[in-house]
Amino acid sequence: LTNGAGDKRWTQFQAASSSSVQALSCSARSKRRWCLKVTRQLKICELGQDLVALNRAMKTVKGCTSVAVGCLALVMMVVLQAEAAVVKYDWTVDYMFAAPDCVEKQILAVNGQYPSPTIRAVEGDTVVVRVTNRIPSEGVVFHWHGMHQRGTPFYDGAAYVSQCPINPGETFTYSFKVDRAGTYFYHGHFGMQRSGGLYGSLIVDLPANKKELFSYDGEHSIVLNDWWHKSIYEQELGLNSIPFRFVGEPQSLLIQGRGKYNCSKLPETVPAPPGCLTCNASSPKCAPHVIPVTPGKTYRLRIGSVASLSSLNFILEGHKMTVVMADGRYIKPFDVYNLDVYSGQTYDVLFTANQDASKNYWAGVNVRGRNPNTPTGLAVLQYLPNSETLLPTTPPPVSPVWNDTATSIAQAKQILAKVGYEAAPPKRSDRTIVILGTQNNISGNLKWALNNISYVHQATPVIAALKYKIKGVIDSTPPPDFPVQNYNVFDKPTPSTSANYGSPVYVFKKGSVVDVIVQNANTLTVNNSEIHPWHLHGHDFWVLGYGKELYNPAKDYATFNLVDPPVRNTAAVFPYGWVALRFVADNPGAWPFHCHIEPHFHMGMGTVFAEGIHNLPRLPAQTLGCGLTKQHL
Ligand SMILES: O=C1O[C@H]([C@@H](O)CO)C(O)=C1O
Repeated sequence: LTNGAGDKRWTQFQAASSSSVQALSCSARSKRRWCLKVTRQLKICELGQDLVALNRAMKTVKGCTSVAVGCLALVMMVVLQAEAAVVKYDWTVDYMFAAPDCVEKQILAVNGQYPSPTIRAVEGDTVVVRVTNRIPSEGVVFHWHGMHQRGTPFYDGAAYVSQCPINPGETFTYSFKVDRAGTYFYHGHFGMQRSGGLYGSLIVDLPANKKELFSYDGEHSIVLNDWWHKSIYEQELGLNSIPFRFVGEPQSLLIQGRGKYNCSKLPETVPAPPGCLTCNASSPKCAPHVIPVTPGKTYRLRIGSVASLSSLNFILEGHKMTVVMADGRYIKPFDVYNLDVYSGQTYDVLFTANQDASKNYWAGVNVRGRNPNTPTGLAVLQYLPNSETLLPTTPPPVSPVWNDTATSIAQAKQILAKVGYEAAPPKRSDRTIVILGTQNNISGNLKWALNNISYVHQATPVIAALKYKIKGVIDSTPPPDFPVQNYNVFDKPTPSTSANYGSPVYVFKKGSVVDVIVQNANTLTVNNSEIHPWHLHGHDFWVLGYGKELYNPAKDYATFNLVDPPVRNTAAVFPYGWVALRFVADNPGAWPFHCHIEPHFHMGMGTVFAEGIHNLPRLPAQTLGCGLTKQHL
């Protein structure tokens, strides 16, 4: 709320709340206790931008007599008025020098900030983001990850699927409804702009008349990321080159945009990057992100991962975390000491600051699923009033060993919907597609393919090609619903498999129930299969089950969880295995379904789902202009 430039609600709220506190008449002795409490709670609101604190403040006020009830009504009025408001942001995107892990490089930034500014709104609000592209020679788009864009699929922000990239010098206005309270993020969705620095939190609060299912005293929000010193442009070029040059393991892991590169790891022959001069703890540039807590209090920690490559594992040293939400949906709470977070996912966890209050603790993040070559990313859990510079003397937290897949699968299977709060899936589907993801060599280029098609973007956005029936953009033959039969997922495929480039679209009957089984396999490297987090735009899906080998409908279909599967927008498929997803194709638009590992989508690991395109109104002119869309402006 406080971030909303031009948003009058915060000022209104502040005015109303301070007058109500005054009206409580702190001079009346009997009310003094309440007054103090209310004042304190409202302070939290001011500091923490936290509507929940406001809710609690109001509950406290309820205990008062008529004066207080009057005040409560006043605050309520303002808050209710504030519902379904328009929350506006004005952004300028440009390059910037920054040293997130103490080593300076060129990054992409919104309004000179890294990570980009937090968007905060109330369920039902309309968020309006006016983006001006000041990057001298590069288009840009923003994807609002987890937002469904019902009625506004052209503002989903996927380059060449839902819109033309915003050209240098142009201004584009996104406008969409935030339909569900929870923890989300947004990011650039063109090339590797997310990895280049374009991402930030998107937090949707419950309206004042809805109560959160769990209680807590304060909240913090962090986004996790992996970080390279090589520019994203050089990384992209490497991926497209013959011979192939992979991006490799990241140099650092970042928590809320902060990390610390281990300069001492540089080989003697490699000159230290200039930033390494500042690579010591006393440099403010190298200060880790700090999560302040008051001993004894319980916190809601909002965690998201926008990692480019790495699957991550998050630890709050010595603190149990109770996981209560996944991707903005309620789950059956469960306790963990370390939490796997795949790129594209968010979690809300509760923890209590119940450890020895004389110390601070590490928040740590490690790589899972790939043989890591990156030190633990660290932030400081600061027990107030200890100084934030009081670094823990304990070693960085240790996660399960990277290739302990069984532990990851077990944790994924623990995530179940909170019954009664999330709808159960339809009992059966109208259509099943099985998508086999393979690594392939196509004319000497290393690529990923789905049922033998490696996705390439065309210059005309898919949504426009479908809406205006523009020929020559999407593949004229629909992509196959099934891979070749009995594919041996454990075999190293010969480099000359029959994969090819394409721009396929799976078109679904509007309102139909679709099962998607994503099948993993061995890569082109012997005895290697990787984790891929699969993300669907425009919908959440039920995660019906996981398997460890080739999907066999005769045996596996019967094992699907139709009682309490979690509802999510991103789910991991584990090495050699499959993941089964069910969704209702009821949101007119064209929606990418892709691996959230940025280099993998870049290498073709994605496709497009579409439904109900004829239900769409004319596409806004600002989303068009590229490729063959000019005549439809
Ligand atoms: O897409 C990828 O390519 C490399 C490797 O498979 C080939 O170099 C890797 O680890 C990926 O995730």
